[in-house]
Amino acid sequence: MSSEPAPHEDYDVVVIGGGPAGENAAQYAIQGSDRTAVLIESELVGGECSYWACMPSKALLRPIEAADAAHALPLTGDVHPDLVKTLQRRDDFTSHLDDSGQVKWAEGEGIHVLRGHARLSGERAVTITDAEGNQRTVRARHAVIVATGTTAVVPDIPGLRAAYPWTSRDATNLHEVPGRIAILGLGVVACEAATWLAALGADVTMIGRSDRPLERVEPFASELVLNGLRDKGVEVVLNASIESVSRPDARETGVGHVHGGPLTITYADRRAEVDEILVAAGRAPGTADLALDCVGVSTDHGYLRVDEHLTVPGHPWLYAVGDVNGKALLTHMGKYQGRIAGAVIAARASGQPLDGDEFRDLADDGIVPQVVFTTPQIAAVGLTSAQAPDARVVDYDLAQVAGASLEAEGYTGQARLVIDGDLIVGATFAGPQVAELVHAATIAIAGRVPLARLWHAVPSYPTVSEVWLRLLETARS
Ligand SMILES: Cc1cc2nc3c(=O)[nH]c(=O)nc-3n(C[C@H](O)[C@H](O)[C@H](O)COP(=O)(O)OP(=O)(O)OC[C@H]3O[C@@H](n4cnc5c(N)ncnc54)[C@H](O)[C@@H]3O)c2cc1C
Ligand SMILES: NC(=O)c1ccc[n+]([C@@H]2O[C@H](COP(=O)([O-])OP(=O)(O)OC[C@H]3O[C@@H](n4cnc5c(N)ncnc54)[C@H](O)[C@@H]3O)[C@@H](O)[C@H]2O)c1
Repeated sequence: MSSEPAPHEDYDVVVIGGGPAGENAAQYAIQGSDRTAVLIESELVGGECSYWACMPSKALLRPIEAADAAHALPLTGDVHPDLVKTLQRRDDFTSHLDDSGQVKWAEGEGIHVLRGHARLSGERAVTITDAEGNQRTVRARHAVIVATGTTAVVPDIPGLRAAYPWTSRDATNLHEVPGRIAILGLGVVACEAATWLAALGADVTMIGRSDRPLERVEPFASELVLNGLRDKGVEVVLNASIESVSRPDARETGVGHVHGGPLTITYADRRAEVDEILVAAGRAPGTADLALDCVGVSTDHGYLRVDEHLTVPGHPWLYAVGDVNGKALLTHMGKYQGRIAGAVIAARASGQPLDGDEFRDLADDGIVPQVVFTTPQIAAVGLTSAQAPDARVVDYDLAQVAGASLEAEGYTGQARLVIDGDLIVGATFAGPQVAELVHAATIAIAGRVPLARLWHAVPSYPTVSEVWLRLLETARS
């Protein structure tokens, strides 16, 4: 560590964490003004999403989806994802783990980028330690924004950590396909990763303690995903936990490489040998190493809770956006929160009152959309029928929609609206290529559009969107 006295620098806005949420917050807090901002990043500007999460996973899944679509149509020739080209495509989408493009963007927006690990060192003060151990402290005139995201949880299972298991970073940045892989978990990461690993040739066994995959979505959607996984040859073991792991030859071979010799795992009174294990058991917030207690904020290493202005209660200069506040672990929601926090900071800095919806996080309260890129896709927004037990449920078989039947022979899918009075409060679509259907539902919920008015939103024929007409007809009957 350097023995030089730490230089102090002042900025209007100091952002810890250069993922999508931090980038957006910095941009919106200073744009159109002479305010200054610094973005402090310990790894790559762009965050988990750009290099290890959304972008690589979707780059891997798209060729698989396209091949599935081709197989469901009267085409000739053997269409299948090419492993080498698919991995090259993934690397192109992650810019080969080079963040110079994102740094250039930030600098173009007037955001200064500093490399290193940041932690609070007092009110409005952040101390950064760089890779060489040198420290410097920056001070914020208006706001410190925490946008440190999450990391993968590795549960405390005997032998698991010592086995150097794969986490989502290895699965998205794979350089070799394990022959046999066990996946711990049945959530979103597990289901998407199982989809690409199986399609790229791995023998996949998923083991999770819930009674269905994607336990937070509507049960019919879980069932379609379960069938899709099993159709692809994935073994799915429900209601089970991995009890122990043993890997005599565990080695740190690098991200995306098989981490040593075979493992023996025990679960549900069974014992199996696999070549790798992927842990997809949820995320832990990046608050453990921030020294938040030095300003009187206690998280017990949990999420950093915020109010509707994304401000930490009792600390009007401290904000938290993105995964780290635990509201919704999704890139688009973190970016939305970044936009709101940025607007709040800009208003407070110029003495404006916060009286307008642009300064409030409204969407996290029941208007969160998500697309899961499994086979089939699941696209949902708002409340599920379980979350709104008094609401009316309207279902429609997507295969009965002309536009959907044209998409693929044997199209299978379902749509559901959850309706409270004359308003939609939730929607779920499950089927091939349903991702783009969900935004119409998001608009209907956010805009509080009554069903009688939606009747005049006429979907084009023959598109999959015609399911909206069928759902409204069913709701009227
Ligand atoms: C495999 C996978 C696939 C996913 N796919 C999707 C998807 O398709 N769509 C979707 O919406 N979401 C997806 N997600 C979720 C998405 O990746 C996150 O919601 C998103 O990355 C959160 O953004 P963030 O800016 O809050 O945090 P992050 O992207 O995690 O960025 C936080 C940044 O802070 C930095 N940092 C942390 N601590 C410090 C510190 N003390 N000092 C300096 N820097 C620090 C980190 O290095 C990191 O760059 C996926 C997640 C995973 C794991
Ligand atoms: N397409 C997308 O939008 C997308 C894709 C990937 C990830 N994400 C986001 O990333 C977040 C993290 O995803 P995730 O899949 O890691 O978490 P998750 O919370 O969705 O799922 C975790 C799974 O692990 C299981 N589990 C946990 N501990 C276990 C144990 N000891 N034994 C057996 N099973 C255990 C849980 O029951 C659950 O099935 C999600 O909240 C999601 O929002 C989004």
